[in-house]
Amino acid sequence: MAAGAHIIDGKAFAAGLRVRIAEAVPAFRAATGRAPGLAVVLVGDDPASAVYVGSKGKATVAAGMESFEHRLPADATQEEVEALLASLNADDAVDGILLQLPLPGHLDEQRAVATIDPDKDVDGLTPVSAGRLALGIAGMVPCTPYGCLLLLQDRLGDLSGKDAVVVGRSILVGKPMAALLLGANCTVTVAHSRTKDLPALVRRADIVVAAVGRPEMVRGDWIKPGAVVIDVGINRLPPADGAAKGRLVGDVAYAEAAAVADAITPVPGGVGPMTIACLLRNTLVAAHRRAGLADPEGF
Ligand SMILES: Nc1nc(=O)c2c([nH]1)NC[C@@H]1CN(c3ccc(C(=O)N[C@@H](CCC(=O)O)C(=O)O)cc3)C=[N+]21
Repeated sequence: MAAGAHIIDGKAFAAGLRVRIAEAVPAFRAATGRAPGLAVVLVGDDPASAVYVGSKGKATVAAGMESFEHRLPADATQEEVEALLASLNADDAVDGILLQLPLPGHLDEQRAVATIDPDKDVDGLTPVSAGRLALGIAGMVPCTPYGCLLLLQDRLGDLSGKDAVVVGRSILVGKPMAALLLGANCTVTVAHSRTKDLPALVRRADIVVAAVGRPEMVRGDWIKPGAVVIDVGINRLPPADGAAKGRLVGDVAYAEAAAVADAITPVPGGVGPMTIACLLRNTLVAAHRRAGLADPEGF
């Protein structure tokens, strides 16, 4: 078992971040006469998505911001989704727009996301946001990778020269994570399903970010002693006999990896809570930029 890896408490870090965000809201209100506003759009009635949307709404209100929730039926058309996004683009009370993914299968996700005003793109998913991130221009950075970067910098300080391996190349996490680590002067390798000898590759890494969505895929003997491991996966295992729900596990075999790593994020209580805190951070930043104010300090 864990020989004593430091357990990175994402829940506590996120709570601290949320307090600092809430403390910055009154100055924004004083300057503009309104609260920062976040609109979340949910298409369909996937229960897990409904839970996330609910917790985002609560966190938004707790930070002193305005929350707008929009639900469309599962059979909504592309035109209906895009018309709603267009109305939110035009609404001055809305600083941030989050289109909950995945969308029902008949809808074109990329085309819908691309209609979001990049200045309100608090998820950092529009082509313009991705381009800005790739070019190193100030823009909106996807919440989950940004949260991972904050946790890494908190543990390691300056990341310059570190060897980082990102396992997974998704639009939501892997690709933007690689761009952020590169921006922080890491030597970055992005591994994926076609990567040759993944265990050997991961063994070279000072920083491992696992974001593949496969329960406990990254094993303890892949981890270099002293590495920092960030587990982005949130996978629910099938229920054990008699249980209603299965256990939540990450993409990393936690106990094995904790026995060799310097530090590791748990699931739950690691990266997940950072995602929501960073969404509020992005909303606060978007609100300042839209109001012509300087970026809030210290985020
Ligand atoms: N456009 C878009 N942006 C997203 O950021 C986005 C999305 N769509 N679709 C769904 C996923 C999922 N997601 C999570 C956020 C927080 C936790 C979280 O806080 N989890 C807790 C609790 C987990 C539990 O108990 O279920 C934890 O890891 O400790 C989980 C999952 C954001 N997503």
